[in-house]
Amino acid sequence: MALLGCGVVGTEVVRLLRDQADDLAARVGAPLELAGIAVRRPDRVRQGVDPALLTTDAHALVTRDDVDIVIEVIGGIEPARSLLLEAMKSGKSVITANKALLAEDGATLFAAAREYGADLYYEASVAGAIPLLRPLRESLVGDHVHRVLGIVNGTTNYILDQMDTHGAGFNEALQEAQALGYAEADPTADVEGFDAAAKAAILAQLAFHTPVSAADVHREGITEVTSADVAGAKAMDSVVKLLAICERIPSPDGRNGRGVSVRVYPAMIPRSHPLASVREAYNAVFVEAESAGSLMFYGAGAGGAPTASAVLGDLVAVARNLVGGASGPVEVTYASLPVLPMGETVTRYYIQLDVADQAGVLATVAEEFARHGVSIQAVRQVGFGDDAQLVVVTHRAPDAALSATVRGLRGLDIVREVSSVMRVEADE
Ligand SMILES: NC(=O)C1=CN([C@@H]2O[C@H](COP(=O)(O)OP(=O)(O)OC[C@H]3O[C@@H](n4cnc5c(N)ncnc54)[C@H](O)[C@@H]3O)[C@@H](O)[C@H]2O)C=CC1
Ligand SMILES: N[C@@H](CC=O)C(=O)O
Ligand code: NA
Repeated sequence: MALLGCGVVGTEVVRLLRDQADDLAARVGAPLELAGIAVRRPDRVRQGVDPALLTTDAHALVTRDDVDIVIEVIGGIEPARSLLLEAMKSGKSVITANKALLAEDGATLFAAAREYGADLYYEASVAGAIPLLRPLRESLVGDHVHRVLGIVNGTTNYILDQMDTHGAGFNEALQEAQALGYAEADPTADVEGFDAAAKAAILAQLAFHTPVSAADVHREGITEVTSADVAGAKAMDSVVKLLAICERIPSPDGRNGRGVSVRVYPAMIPRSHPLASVREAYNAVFVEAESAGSLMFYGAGAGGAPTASAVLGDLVAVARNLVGGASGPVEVTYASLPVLPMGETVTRYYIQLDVADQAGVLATVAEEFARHGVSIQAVRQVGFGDDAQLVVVTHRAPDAALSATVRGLRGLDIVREVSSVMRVEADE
């Protein structure tokens, strides 16, 4: 087999291949031999990596006759995509941890896998070590999934957790997450929600048998989350988490639904909800299916060794397929449900307003909500005089109506500032 990339994940893959060689061979029924490792800088000293295996010519490596499985842990779109396509065209099975590529152009990879009869496995791409894609691709493929909801980015969960529990600053917490090997090469992918959006696209596609790419996903990251948001959540006995939500939106008459909603944003969830206790870089995902009910998947979502565990699981699976003359599951997107715009998605908002503490303020604010057909669930005033703040939590309403309400509030004379706006999830 060939390994492409020897960074945080690749180094751990090499270590596990070496340390568990005998067990892996026994489980597969044949030895797993590493024929070469494609790297960018072959002169760099890599502990425990045989320098003789290193090459900078990844293209030559993926088509070599003594390679029948290619593991891609380079990341990014190119050259990862070309290398995987070349490998499949040459009859190799492929394994990748590359969610960015799968979400941007998974259709091309899946088409190549079908055309060349190649296995394409990618368990590590979503929620690191947690077995989640195999359950969706295989165990739950006979069920009807309604919703997939959870925390799928370790870096942002680490940052939000540090802000919540230690009052840590954003940048300091991000640097720690980078040092621990959780962050993407460009951490913007994590903090702006691109990584979680890519994972949401992969999950939605598998759950709903519908083509979903990264561009279809409504995405908001955590860079706009302020200490006021975190404090506001605390006051509500809630916590802020970056959530990925993939939902089948029911239609009155069709079992298949009107479409799907796929979205990523920071949201307030009650501290009593199981997702609130997901700390540090851990991930947790709920899958709600018609017959299975609610299933929860929890574990290490990032880091070299946990991610390598998922890669090795895929490796044993494809190697067993090769030994037994079998092949893995193919992706089917027969349902072709539309991905609905965010404005049509029904959510709830928490809104904090700095207001003038005077007669009639509450009525004016309430009128703005009513004008957009948004019903208020709870309202309370915090402070008085110049420090007066109103905290409003809405009932469920279309996101378009909720955001129009916020725009309207910003235009009111008696509202000095809309100091916090956050969606509320998982509390009904
Ligand atoms: N680190 C983590 O916790 C997780 C990472 N992943 C995914 O795994 C993949 C790898 O991630 P990391 O190991 O963290 O990244 P990394 O940046 O530590 O490693 C990537 C390695 O690929 C090398 N590389 C880049 N271009 C190359 C080329 N053309 N030929 C050969 N080598 C090349 C880089 O020099 C680097 O050493 C990414 O797709 C990432 O999204 C997935 C789940 C978790
Ligand atoms: N950068 C990602 C790594 C795993 O996918 C994360 O923080 O979750
Ligand atoms: Na996984």
